[in-house]
Amino acid sequence: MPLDDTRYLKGGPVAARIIAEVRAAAEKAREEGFPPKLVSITVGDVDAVDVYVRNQRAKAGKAGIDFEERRLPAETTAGELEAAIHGMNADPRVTGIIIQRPVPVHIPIKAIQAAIHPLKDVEGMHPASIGNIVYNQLDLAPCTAAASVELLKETGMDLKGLEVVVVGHSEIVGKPIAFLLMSEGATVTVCHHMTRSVAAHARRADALFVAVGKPRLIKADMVKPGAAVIDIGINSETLPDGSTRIVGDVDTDSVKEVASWITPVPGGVGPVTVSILLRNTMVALNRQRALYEATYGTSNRIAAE
Ligand SMILES: NC(=O)C1=CN([C@@H]2O[C@H](COP(=O)(O)OP(=O)(O)OC[C@H]3O[C@@H](n4cnc5c(N)ncnc54)[C@H](OP(=O)(O)O)[C@@H]3O)[C@@H](O)[C@H]2O)C=CC1
Ligand SMILES: Nc1nc(=O)c2c([nH]1)NC[C@@H]1CN(c3ccc(C(=O)N[C@@H](CCC(=O)O)C(=O)O)cc3)C=[N+]21
Repeated sequence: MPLDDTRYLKGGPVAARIIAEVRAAAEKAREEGFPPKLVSITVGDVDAVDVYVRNQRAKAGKAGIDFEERRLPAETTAGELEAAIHGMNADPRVTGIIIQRPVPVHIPIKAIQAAIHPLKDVEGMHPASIGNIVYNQLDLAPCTAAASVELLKETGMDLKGLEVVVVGHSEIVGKPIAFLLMSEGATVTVCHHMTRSVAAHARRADALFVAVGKPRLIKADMVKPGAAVIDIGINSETLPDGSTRIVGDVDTDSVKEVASWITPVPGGVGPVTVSILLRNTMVALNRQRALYEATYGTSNRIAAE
């Protein structure tokens, strides 16, 4: 099936729309003395992170957000990483900080996420930030989760009372998706590796979200006819000729014959995730700005310095 078939829920147009909005907001903030700047921190070398960071840099450029990449060696200690974060927390020029996951096993990711000041936490992963989505305050949510829900909304489906199944319950993807959807009025079932029959749950879903990290986990017989399928998986697969390609968690070729809507991989959730990260950077900027103005009584930081 050609990629222009309406059953493909493509991320490109949604991402472009969000980036255009971010660009307008970023230009205005810059003119008003608050230039937005996002800092990405990577510890060690991970292929999946390389793709993400490359796209962050490219799209930040399009959106008019300054982007700085800090690559730290794999042997960086937790103390050194925390010290680097504290420096950025205190630097008024840094708007947002993202720690690319995974980090090496000797670094406690939860403590590191908690080291980022909540006002600079552009992924919404600080324990104080993630609680907001439990309280239905949804303007800054973990990027992949927000991107996945944004794509479901593109179908025009009414989320109120919708039967939704989420496969995968990680802190960064599956759990926040479930909270965002509950806030929108959906009835949410969350499956994980101990779920007795993922297939039995998945077959009941009007919308199926999959974030596991296993190629072709979801086959056509696990999908309700007419459902929307949001494939969040990003897996690198090596073909017999030695080349590599990216595939999701859904067996797209068979599932597209059953589903009404399916997100392609690549070209689905990924590009929208990047655009939400940039949108979150502007949400963070506006919160810092409100604090700055309340504290110093001026609306132009650069002029005040
Ligand atoms: N598009 C994007 O922007 C992003 C994509 N990703 C991709 O999404 C996927 C998931 O990422 P992430 O959430 O970080 O991964 P994790 O490995 O943290 O979580 C995977 C989840 O899947 C569950 N699981 C494992 N096996 C099964 C199974 N057989 N049936 C049902 N559930 C299972 C695990 O359950 P349990 O904990 O109980 O074992 C866990 O909750 C990956 O492919 C990743 O690359 C991730 C981030 C962003
Ligand atoms: N703290 C943290 N948050 C994350 O959200 C996070 C992370 N760490 N570590 C890595 C994973 C992976 N991830 C991707 C996001 C977008 C694309 C993306 O833009 N993909 C495009 C392009 C693919 C390509 O260029 O080949 C696509 O799917 O079409 C990829 C991967 C976010 N992750």
